[in-house]
Amino acid sequence: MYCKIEEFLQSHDHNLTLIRYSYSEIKKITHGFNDKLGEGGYGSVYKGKLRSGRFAAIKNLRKEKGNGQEFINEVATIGRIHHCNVVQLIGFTVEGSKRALIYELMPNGSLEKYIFSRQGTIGYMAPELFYKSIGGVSYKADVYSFGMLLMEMVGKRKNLNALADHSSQMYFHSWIYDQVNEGKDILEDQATEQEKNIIKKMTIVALWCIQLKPIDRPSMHRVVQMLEADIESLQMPPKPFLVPQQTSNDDRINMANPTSLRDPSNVCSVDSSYQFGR
Ligand SMILES: Nc1ncnc2c1ncn2[C@@H]1O[C@H](COP(=O)(O)OP(=O)(O)OP(=O)(O)O)[C@@H](O)[C@H]1O
Repeated sequence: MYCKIEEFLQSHDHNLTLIRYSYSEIKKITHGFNDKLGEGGYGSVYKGKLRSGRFAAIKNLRKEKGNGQEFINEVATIGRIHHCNVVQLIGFTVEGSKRALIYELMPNGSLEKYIFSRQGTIGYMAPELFYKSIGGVSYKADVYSFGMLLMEMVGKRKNLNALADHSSQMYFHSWIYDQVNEGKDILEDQATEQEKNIIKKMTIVALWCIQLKPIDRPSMHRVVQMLEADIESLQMPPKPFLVPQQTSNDDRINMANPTSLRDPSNVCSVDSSYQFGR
């Protein structure tokens, strides 16, 4: 695996502007991993200070986790993106089984902290990753995830007028669709018109993004256009057919109910060729 990572790094050396740190440097930068920021699916994240004085977040990848592919995916995707809205990957460490990724520090932590989600990312996974009958896996799976994230942001609005005792994701999406479709307010009265419009716009865009069939979801380019457009110019999507997540495969199939999903041959595992699109 070490060889596979080294091979990847060498073949991409020309288009990666990342700094390679030794593991002992990482230990110094993090003062012996003593300031933990959080824990993700691939390991713990620690605060550190680089020699330049810049603060960083160091993700110490768990040894037993994955086969190195997650490291390669992260470097190949985030490592190439330089955008103010995407956390910057500064560098990495690879020394045998010791692997770490060094990001710019987000001093306010993650969005998750603000929307109190307890679900890290399975809840955002597009249904075609589970059911091949829905459609091929493409960048539209990321559009779906983005839609779910928008929905989470809308759903965790403190002054949202949703019924507290029906807080399941499925119920919420159906409820919010009906509210918007019937021209009813989603937010309580004390919200300003501007706040109401922003939430309504995010909701309509999210409902487009979480359409069951990838082909019915907009491109990210279109998503940005919709978010920037006047609310009046946005059309309501068809009511999304929602596939429940966070449950066993059987529950998903029963609740979703289309005959094609009942056929076990239609249930697929995540396509490994999709991993770069994470
Ligand atoms: N660049 C960063 N700046 C500040 N805190 C961070 C940074 N990256 C991660 N964290 C903290 O570490 C936690 C874990 O992050 P990590 O990216 O490992 O996992 P995740 O995004 O929650 O899930 P996944 O493992 O599925 O990607 C975050 O919730 C956040 O609190």
